[in-house]
Amino acid sequence: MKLQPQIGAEGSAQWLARVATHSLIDEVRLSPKPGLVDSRGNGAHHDLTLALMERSAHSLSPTFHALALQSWQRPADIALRQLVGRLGREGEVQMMAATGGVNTHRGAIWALGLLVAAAAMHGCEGSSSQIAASAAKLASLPDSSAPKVFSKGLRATRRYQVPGAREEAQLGFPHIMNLALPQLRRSRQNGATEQQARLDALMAIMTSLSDTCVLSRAGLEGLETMQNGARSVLVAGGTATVEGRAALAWLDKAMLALNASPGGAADLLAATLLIDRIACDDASVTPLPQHSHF
Ligand SMILES: CC(C)(COP(=O)(O)OP(=O)(O)OC[C@H]1O[C@@H](n2cnc3c(N)ncnc32)[C@H](O)[C@@H]1O)[C@@H](O)C(=O)NCCC(=O)NCCS
Ligand SMILES: Nc1ncnc2c1ncn2[C@@H]1O[C@H](COP(=O)(O)OP(=O)(O)OP(=O)(O)O)[C@@H](O)[C@H]1O
Repeated sequence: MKLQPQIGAEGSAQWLARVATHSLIDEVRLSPKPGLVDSRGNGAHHDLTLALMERSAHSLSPTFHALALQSWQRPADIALRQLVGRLGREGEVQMMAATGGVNTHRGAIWALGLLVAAAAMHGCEGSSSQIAASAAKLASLPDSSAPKVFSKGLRATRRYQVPGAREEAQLGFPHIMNLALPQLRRSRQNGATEQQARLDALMAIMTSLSDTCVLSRAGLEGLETMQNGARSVLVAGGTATVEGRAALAWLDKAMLALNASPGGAADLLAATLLIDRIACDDASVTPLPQHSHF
């Protein structure tokens, strides 16, 4: 059972914002992640550091708070979609101001922003399926004020004819709901440490995501290396096993050699940790944030 007290719109918005920020920080600190920024270093990134990612995560708390407050017990309609879109874009501006113009969390604002809004729509009493379904509904509604930018992600989805961040949300986050969340809970149940369970959940996402970050930097070769390598880790028994950890170390080297970084998978892991903590699922084991310095 989740440990959130009944505290109304404002208290719940504060709680959701804290948990969302915390999930981003847990994601970035989790190590060893192939190609990504983690506690060991910058992975395949030249413009990202752990400190920058953490600063960025903290800068997003007011955005998550506003998203939750404005979405509190509201239905998914065009008015809410446009409001959520505006708040998300303002969040991107906050992020860019905090990082000096570096894109640290664009995909994460999208995924976690929608999920925070959806959790608030359900008054913080929704199951993971209900939260994902409402986030999907919001993501599927048109946002007439969205600027027509041709992003790197969009270019990759067109070039390789694959779904990207938008479609993942519109489909109800299948990589979270069908792969990462079940894997996270299964690995915990099987006795993995929390770190190992989170790494296994990341691997589960990486086995099948068409991550446009990887495609943009390393093409189909990068994507296949990521998917096959992640599968090898799980087939070996996951990161709780010596063989699984060896497969992960191989994948880390292979991703670095290709300059590939699964940023989309990292976003979805952070979103998985968020849902695990905020959803009213019987199966959920939802430790509240442990870090005392927040
Ligand atoms: C939808 C977004 C992510 C833009 O996506 P797009 O594919 O055009 O571009 P971009 O390359 O800038 O970002 C994609 C990011 O998504 C992540 N990602 C990549 N692949 C995937 C995938 N298959 N699934 C999920 N996330 C992915 C990565 O972090 C990547 O950096 C978003 O920035 C956006 O348009 N927001 C509008 C504001 C809004 O409506 N917000 C509402 C919620 S707060
Ligand atoms: N731990 C992490 N390490 C790296 N990226 C992450 C991490 N967690 C999430 N991400 C996501 O990955 C994306 C950054 O990827 P990438 O660097 O490929 O984007 P970019 O700035 O658009 O591209 P480039 O750096 O190639 O110009 C961010 O949008 C962010 O959401």
